[in-house]
Amino acid sequence: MEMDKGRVEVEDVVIRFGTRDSAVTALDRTNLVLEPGTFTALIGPSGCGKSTLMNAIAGFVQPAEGRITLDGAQIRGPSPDVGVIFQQYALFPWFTALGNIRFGLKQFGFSKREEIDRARAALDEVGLGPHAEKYPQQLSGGMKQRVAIARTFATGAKVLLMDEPFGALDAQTRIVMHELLLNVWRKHRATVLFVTHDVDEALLLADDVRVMSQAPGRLIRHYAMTQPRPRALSRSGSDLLEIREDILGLLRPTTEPLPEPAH
Ligand SMILES: Nc1ncnc2c1ncn2[C@@H]1O[C@H](COP(=O)(O)OP(=O)(O)OP(=O)(O)O)[C@@H](O)[C@H]1O
Repeated sequence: MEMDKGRVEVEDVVIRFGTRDSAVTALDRTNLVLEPGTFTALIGPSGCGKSTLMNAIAGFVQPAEGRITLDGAQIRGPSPDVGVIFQQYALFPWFTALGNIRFGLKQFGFSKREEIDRARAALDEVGLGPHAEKYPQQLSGGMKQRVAIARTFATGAKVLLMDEPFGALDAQTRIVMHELLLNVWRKHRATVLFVTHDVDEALLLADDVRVMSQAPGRLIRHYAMTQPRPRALSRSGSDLLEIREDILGLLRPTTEPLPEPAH
């Protein structure tokens, strides 16, 4: 993958749902740049518009105002350049793990041999080589998300959007998945946008942590994370705990006026 690809720009985007008379603003005027190969975590109260912003970058939802571009081209619909991973496992139950990844590769016109080789390599990369012939119902939640991650990277997506991908997993599996995701991301250098409710997860993973306000959401804070990975919240001398307190304060329901948008 080219290092300079996968730049997402969200320019003055407003998203509304409903009709003119009863329109709800799901996302207030938002500006955001995701630089190629960076890992951004998006955190905010429930219903603030995180999924809406992700769905717009995925091309599932069109902005009422503003525009979203990928490497300069406006996003007008779903594309293989942008992979999406949701909390609920979006695998086809009638395909094996290998079959699910092969299905994602169909659009590229590889020979059957090449398609299988690529799918196998992707499964090996997420440690699922021995489980290639299993069906989703035979896989654990963490394994299913590994298949979803492998599928996205196998297609060479430049951008990976993840909406609480590990939200349904137990704490131990999450830790394993964090390490796996960082390893695969480092290798492929896709641009990642990761929505989470979990402040600690954001702090452990991301280059940039963006905090959204309560609905209608807008970005109110940006933390550029320079701490080397792997990170630990408990490490002495780390300022992570301070940032954590700061974010938890922002997320606490409040009647105070909200801070001005940050870019
Ligand atoms: N398709 C839709 N039609 C109408 N309203 C919608 C639609 N999708 C989202 N909304 C509304 O837009 C707002 C933002 O929703 P969104 O799902 O983006 O929030 P969120 O921050 O992802 O929430 P959560 O953290 O609970 O998943 C909410 O008020 C929601 O009800």
